[in-house]
Amino acid sequence: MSDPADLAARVREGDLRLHELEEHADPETAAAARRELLEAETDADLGTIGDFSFAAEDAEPNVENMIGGAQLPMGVAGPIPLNEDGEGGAAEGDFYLPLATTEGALIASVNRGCSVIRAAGGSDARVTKSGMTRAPVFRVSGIAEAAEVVEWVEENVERLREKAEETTGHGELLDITPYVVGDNVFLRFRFDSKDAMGMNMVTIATQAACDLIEDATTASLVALSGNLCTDKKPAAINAVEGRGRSVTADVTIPREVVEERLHTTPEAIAEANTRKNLIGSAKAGSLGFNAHAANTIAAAFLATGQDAAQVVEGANAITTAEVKDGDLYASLSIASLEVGTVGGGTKLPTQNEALDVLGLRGGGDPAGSNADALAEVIATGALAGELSLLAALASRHLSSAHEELGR
Ligand SMILES: CC(C)(COP(=O)([O-])OP(=O)([O-])OC[C@H]1O[C@@H](n2cnc3c(N)ncnc32)[C@H](O)[C@@H]1OP(=O)([O-])[O-])[C@@H](O)C(=O)NCCC(=O)NCCSC(=O)C[C@@](C)(O)CC(=O)[O-]
Ligand SMILES: NC(=O)C1=CN([C@@H]2O[C@H](COP(=O)(O)OP(=O)(O)OC[C@H]3O[C@@H](n4cnc5c(N)ncnc54)[C@H](OP(=O)(O)O)[C@@H]3O)[C@@H](O)[C@H]2O)C=CC1
Repeated sequence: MSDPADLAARVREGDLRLHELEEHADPETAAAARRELLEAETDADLGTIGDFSFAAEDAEPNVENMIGGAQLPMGVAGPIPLNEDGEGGAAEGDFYLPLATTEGALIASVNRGCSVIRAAGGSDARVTKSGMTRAPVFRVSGIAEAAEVVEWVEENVERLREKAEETTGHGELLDITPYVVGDNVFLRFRFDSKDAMGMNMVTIATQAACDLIEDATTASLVALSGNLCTDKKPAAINAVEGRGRSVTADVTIPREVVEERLHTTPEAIAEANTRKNLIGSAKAGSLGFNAHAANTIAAAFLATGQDAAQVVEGANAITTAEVKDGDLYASLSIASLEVGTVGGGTKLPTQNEALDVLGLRGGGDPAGSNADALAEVIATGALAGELSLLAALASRHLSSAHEELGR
């Protein structure tokens, strides 16, 4: 009954469906049966995909139709000295940042940026705004009814808060922003999701609030996500209003450090930043006024179990670079960095270990402080990557670096 070959045969014969195997076998055996079936049908050898080191059972909340594990090389950049004045930041001290990537030269680049930040005496980072959003869309008969619904929502925020917060022990409703388009009412709910990235938490809480709105008004819910949230799509609303954490990291680097470690000058980095990240991005109609923040964000997301699709929002970031008193001041402001240290993929074993490297596994004290700290460390790692790539461009080392390390 629980032999992978027998199970695979039963799927082949139409007796079982591929996704029903866990009802007849433990998760390891079910995954082995799927591999057996796929290997027979596709001629692929799944020996490496099947050679994963965590318990299949641990991944049950994270994946369906499991066949094994995708393995990525993981490296580390740092240490990054952060917020050493000890005032106001959530992260404080030296942090090693685990990064999972397949892009040669990326970690070397971030690591070089970290070494520059160390030589400069450290950087500061702060979360300046926080809140995870979900924006349902309701159908109404027209603008008159839309105005009535919005008025009801504005007058009943407390009732809606009560309903929403009944579904969660941690989430807190911060505000509801209405948007009306013709006979559509969008309500952008924003929650403090503490240490969770919060998309499940906030979606469940918003559904409860929507039930009350439908009971009390004439509005009819069309979709719990009406795309004004905006999750996993490029969107100006996230770049302007923020989503998840809005976080900024900055550093002042002495001229001699720029010259010795980055082989260029503060002026050349500032010029490259203006012409490339600001003017080039403006001309391209980009939402990302940075060089490659998504590179560090994606690698940190994969290492620490964040939702990889939300790298889209992480790319809403502006890099600044200017010469101040002969030194280089540089900053990176990420408008919508969606991270958590509990829930989702953070519970998986390798991702847990990576969060342990940062000292940020699980819930913080106070709740939310671990996720704030993670946002600050990732932003600083991404700033390190910005500095190194801008320097490589300014000193014309980009292609040679990738010739040496990236192939
Ligand atoms: C490759 C470097 C760092 C060499 O830079 P370098 O200055 O010649 O290196 P170095 O050997 O003198 O070492 C300096 C520091 O770099 C680090 N470092 C150096 N090598 C390693 C290594 N193997 N492993 C780990 N760390 C390394 C390390 O911190 C070291 O300090 P130390 O610890 O020795 O005191 C530099 O040329 C560089 O950063 N280039 C830029 C590469 C880059 O940023 N690539 C990112 C991807 S590009 C992309 O995907 C986006 C793009 C470009 O399309 C976006 C856009 O449109 O702009
Ligand atoms: N549903 C959707 O529309 C979407 C879902 N996702 C997926 O959602 C998942 C992430 O959702 P998310 O809600 O973050 O995670 P989970 O669904 O895993 O829920 C995390 C839960 O952890 C509990 N918790 C314990 N300690 C804390 C703490 N210190 N701070 C905050 N919460 C704590 C909370 O329970 P309690 O609420 O009971 O207090 C919280 O709801 C990812 O897997 C992602 O891929 C992504 C995009 C959209």
